[in-house]
Amino acid sequence: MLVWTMILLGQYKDWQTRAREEVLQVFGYERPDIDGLNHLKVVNMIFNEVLRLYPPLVVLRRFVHEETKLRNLILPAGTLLQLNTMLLHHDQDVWGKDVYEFKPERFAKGVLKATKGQASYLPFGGGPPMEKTIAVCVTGVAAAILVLLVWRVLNFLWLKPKKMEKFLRDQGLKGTRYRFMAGDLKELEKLREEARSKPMSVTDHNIVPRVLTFLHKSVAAHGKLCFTWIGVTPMVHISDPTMMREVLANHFQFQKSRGGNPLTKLLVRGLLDVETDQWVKHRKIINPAFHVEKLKHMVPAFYVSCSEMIQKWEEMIAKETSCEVDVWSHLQTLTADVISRTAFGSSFEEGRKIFELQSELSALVMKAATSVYIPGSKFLPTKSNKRMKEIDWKVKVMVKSIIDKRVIAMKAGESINDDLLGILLDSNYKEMKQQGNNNFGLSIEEIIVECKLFYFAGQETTAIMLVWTMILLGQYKDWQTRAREEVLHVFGHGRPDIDGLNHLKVVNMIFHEVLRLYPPVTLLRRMVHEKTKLGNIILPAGTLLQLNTLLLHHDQDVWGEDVYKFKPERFSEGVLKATKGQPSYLPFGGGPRICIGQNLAMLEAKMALAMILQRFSFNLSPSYSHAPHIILTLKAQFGAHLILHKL
Ligand code: HEM
Repeated sequence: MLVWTMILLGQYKDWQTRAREEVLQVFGYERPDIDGLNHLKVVNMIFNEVLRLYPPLVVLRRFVHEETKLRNLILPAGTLLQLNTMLLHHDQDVWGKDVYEFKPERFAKGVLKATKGQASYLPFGGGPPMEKTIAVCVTGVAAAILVLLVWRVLNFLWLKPKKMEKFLRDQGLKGTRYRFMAGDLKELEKLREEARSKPMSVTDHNIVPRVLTFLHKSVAAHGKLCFTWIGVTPMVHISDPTMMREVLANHFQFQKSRGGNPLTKLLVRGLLDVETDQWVKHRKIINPAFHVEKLKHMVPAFYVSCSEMIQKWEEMIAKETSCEVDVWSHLQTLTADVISRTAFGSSFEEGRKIFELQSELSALVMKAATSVYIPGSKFLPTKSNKRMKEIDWKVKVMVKSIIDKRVIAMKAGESINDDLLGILLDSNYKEMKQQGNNNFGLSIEEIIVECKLFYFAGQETTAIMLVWTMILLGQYKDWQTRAREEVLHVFGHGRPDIDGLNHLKVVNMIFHEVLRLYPPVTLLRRMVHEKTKLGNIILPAGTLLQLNTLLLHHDQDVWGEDVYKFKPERFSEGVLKATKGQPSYLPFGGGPRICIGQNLAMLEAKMALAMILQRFSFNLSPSYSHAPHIILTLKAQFGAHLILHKL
């Protein structure tokens, strides 16, 4: 009944309008109550007409058990009678020539008048009065459900967004006009597609217009502090360092954004996703695994993984003095390998398999996440859904088997391994012991989730940082030479060690400048769950905040006129001097939820670059096409084609 009503009202907009007018007149925007519902005349007429044209039950059946007289007919025992409600409702002789027209007005004076007292309208059957009562109740409940449903949908899709828009505008905030249901998503997608079709000049680092075209346009039109729409949700853009600091510092108030495709939960869980007290607990237990002291035990693993990559490059060059390589896939393998070794130590072969499965899962989830999500569709037994669940389960089993072996070894008194998992298990055990309660620690399930997260959060981001570094050094050969001179000065052709890596000043400056111009994570999102004050503005509950790291890193007012130039020297006296003490450099986020793996990533990247510089010089290949683009992180759309020369 409801579905036909919505279909018909979707077609007969005049009746939809009349019904809405009545509803708004009776309830305004308040919650409908029973008294009001019982007085909805137009809505009632509409339902009656819907039930006439599209009665949910089209026939009624009765059985004759013994010979029975019906008017002039004698029906033998065993006859089945079919009362054709639908035929009756569509009978021209009964309803007139306009029988097939949708005309709720025929019920303007009630059912009795419309049927001229005949029993020609039987959507709820007929007979003893009891059934009539039920029928009346059912219509009432259906009316209530429909009105509530319509009101909720209307509120969700239109009234609430418009109310929020007004609230923001009244405070002087500018932004795009709310567009029904999709907000700015359609335009955003259109502009993104257009931008993706045009590569940039290699020397051009003003990438915002290409990678964040819609945001760039919005900021130009409405200012740096403005709002746009992700569907029905207003998104306030923040690019001011002080405001960003305020948001990042208050992680209880400004929480990670939720919603979207629930399948992303298969990838983003654990520390990156938990909130409030849960986050405090997780972070406290995981922190020791990333402690600077512990990192030195991971340096040998970095070395082995880098050596493998370099060996491959050397084999590729063997016959020539140089060769062209798209280094992107190699760097991805490198960083995956590093996580496998640093997370699982001796079990890194299993770790590798886990990574392969995780990256297949990641591709499937990304595909699902970028298409429109239909609620409940994750339960459908599609090929992709089945594979995602299968991988999720397989990875869980594999990580659990590694953990089980470790736990047994720990209980047998064996020394803990210095890999992330070993330190994590140890830290978890200490926490439980200290609190005297197993509930204070992480469960095995939670530890599995954290191990999986290391791949998601740490692999691609570090590979991206390295790929942009190689692209930029392939272009700025003077900086490549300076970096190599420093590396050779510190290590010669020997094996890089942690002390030396921590003293590479030029390499450090280069990484900072790469992360400024091409931060792998270009934006951070937070959600406001209740009315919240930020600076001078009050944000209504349900507002999304987007902290635009890339915009901040490319802000002329902050970095000066040479903002788009690759100038590592701006970091020669450290980040604090370069930013003049402002929180205007946030490649790893900020506040308490700052990236837990930043030291690991920096050390790993330094090892990789030092070893590359010791053995090769490189420049951009003519086939390199400069096309940064964002798919979650800031990638090189067509890869990173470089010419490697053996030194
Ligand atoms: C260049 C490499 C990396 C970059 C640019 C990067 C960037 C970031 C950023 C911007 C955040 C903050 C997200 C937010 O506030 O919403 C973050 C958080 C995080 N990162 Fe990284 N990351 C990198 C490497 C790593 C590595 C190697 C790991 C682990 C192996 C890692 C694990 C995490 C985790 C677990 C969080 C969540 C921290 C929390 O919420 O407490 N990251 N990262």
